[in-house]
Amino acid sequence: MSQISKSFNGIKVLNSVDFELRRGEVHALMGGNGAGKSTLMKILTGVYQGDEGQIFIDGSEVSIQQPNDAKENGVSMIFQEFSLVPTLTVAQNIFLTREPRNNLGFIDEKECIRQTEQLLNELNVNIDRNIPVEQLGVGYWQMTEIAKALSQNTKILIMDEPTSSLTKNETEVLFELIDKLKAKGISIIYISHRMDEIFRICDRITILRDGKHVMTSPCSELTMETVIQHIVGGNLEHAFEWKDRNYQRNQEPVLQVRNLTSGRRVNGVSFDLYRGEILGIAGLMGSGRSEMVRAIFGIDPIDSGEILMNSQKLSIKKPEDAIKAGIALVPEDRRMQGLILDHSVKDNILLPILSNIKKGMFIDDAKGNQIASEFVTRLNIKTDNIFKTSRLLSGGNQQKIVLAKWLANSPEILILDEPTIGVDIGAKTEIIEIIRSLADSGKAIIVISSELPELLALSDRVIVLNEGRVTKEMDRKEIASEEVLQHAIQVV
Ligand SMILES: Nc1ncnc2c1ncn2[C@@H]1O[C@H](COP(=O)(O)OP(=O)(O)OP(=O)(O)O)[C@@H](O)[C@H]1O
Repeated sequence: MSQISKSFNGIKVLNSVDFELRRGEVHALMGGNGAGKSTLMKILTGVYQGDEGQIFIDGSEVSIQQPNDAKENGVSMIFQEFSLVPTLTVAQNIFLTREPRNNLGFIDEKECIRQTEQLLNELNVNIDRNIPVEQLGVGYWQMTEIAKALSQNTKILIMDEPTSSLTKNETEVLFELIDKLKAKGISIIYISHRMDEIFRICDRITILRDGKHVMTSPCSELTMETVIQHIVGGNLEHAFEWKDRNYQRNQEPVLQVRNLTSGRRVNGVSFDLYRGEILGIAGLMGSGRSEMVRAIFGIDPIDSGEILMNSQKLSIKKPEDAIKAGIALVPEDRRMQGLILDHSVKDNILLPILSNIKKGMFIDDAKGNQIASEFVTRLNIKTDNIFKTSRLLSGGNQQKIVLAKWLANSPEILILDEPTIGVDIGAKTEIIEIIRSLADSGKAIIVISSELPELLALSDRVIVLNEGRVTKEMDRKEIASEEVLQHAIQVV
């Protein structure tokens, strides 16, 4: 891609960007939230057209005006939100709308299954091809998407944060699959904010910042520090550094969870949470972490056990009950749940705190603007102004708005499920700082995170969940390294 520029409403989001991809390489496309990564990829996949610039594939200039042109040129993208039909089988999904037909024009199911077998065997992937994909884990959904892309003669495969909903094992399987794709000569553009993954599987890195190409280099010639410096455009101070916080754990706990059981995944969880404390919840995917907080917040029904707040028993039957009691949950799938996309950045941030910024009967607009602007600055939300429609912001910036909204509200107990998924490295450290300062002001905070460095940077205490039970509790001071926590998570 050569000298690609793109503006929206007169604002340049890509400025003469060059991007080069070699055959059979895995090329990381990195940059802060709103740097222009998705826009560049949307131009390559025909969703948008660039205002300026050229695209060459195998040395010849191509015209990609619409998604079909990209497909014809062998370009496919695997989205974070998978596009499979849950009730169809793997084979049916792979050939959906392109089913092989027999002489009479009917769908040739056998041929469809034969070609699927061949594809999956080539990839050395073991999936049950005959059951609906909804019965398969997320990792298999992704494999199906990849197989689907390959069935369309893909030469260039774009993966956008492909591991964000995968377990550790599924991630390993994906990485093996990526190796096989490379060996077949397929080129991969890999978008991720997870530094360790990039260094593990990528050959080269290209970094964009504010719509400009900053650098392209082989991974082997870069350190994580240099990459971070290029992404944020300077030094990042105190990245992921844990500081011992002073808080009193000798008083009554603010929250007591006793033998909580809910659905199949939560089997008798007990723990206490103290005012001013940040409690980290660790555990593998499927350990019941998210389900536990969903039950506390009244999304899933509680089968047995009890929850006490300030020593009073709570009856939580729906989220409103939890909110009334002073509990807030920022869910993991907040992109779907947390944002009114057609409202402005400002409206979204202020929604939960409107009653706090009233002046007589009216909303104090100046104060509202000030609070919204403050969060936009603190979390470095990339937007032209606070009045911009949230839909038009990049994915990571939308995530930041949802976080800002709950951080501004600051309830007595704040539960954050994977607070920094999809958020860039600069904002991650800022979010950690904000969570810490909320705890310093006396709030009690529960954080679920699969990213252990983040969990360790935040937590005063960590509990490990396994099969819906607490299997270990550790003071942060006792956790000497990431490996110690990793070990605790994996040992039953
Ligand atoms: N349709 C649009 N209208 C107006 N502005 C847009 C539109 N699409 C993207 N933008 C703006 O372009 C900039 C780049 O967004 P883009 O989605 O490419 O970022 P990104 O690097 O993929 O970020 P993230 O890591 O958060 O996914 C953002 O400031 C965004 O608000």
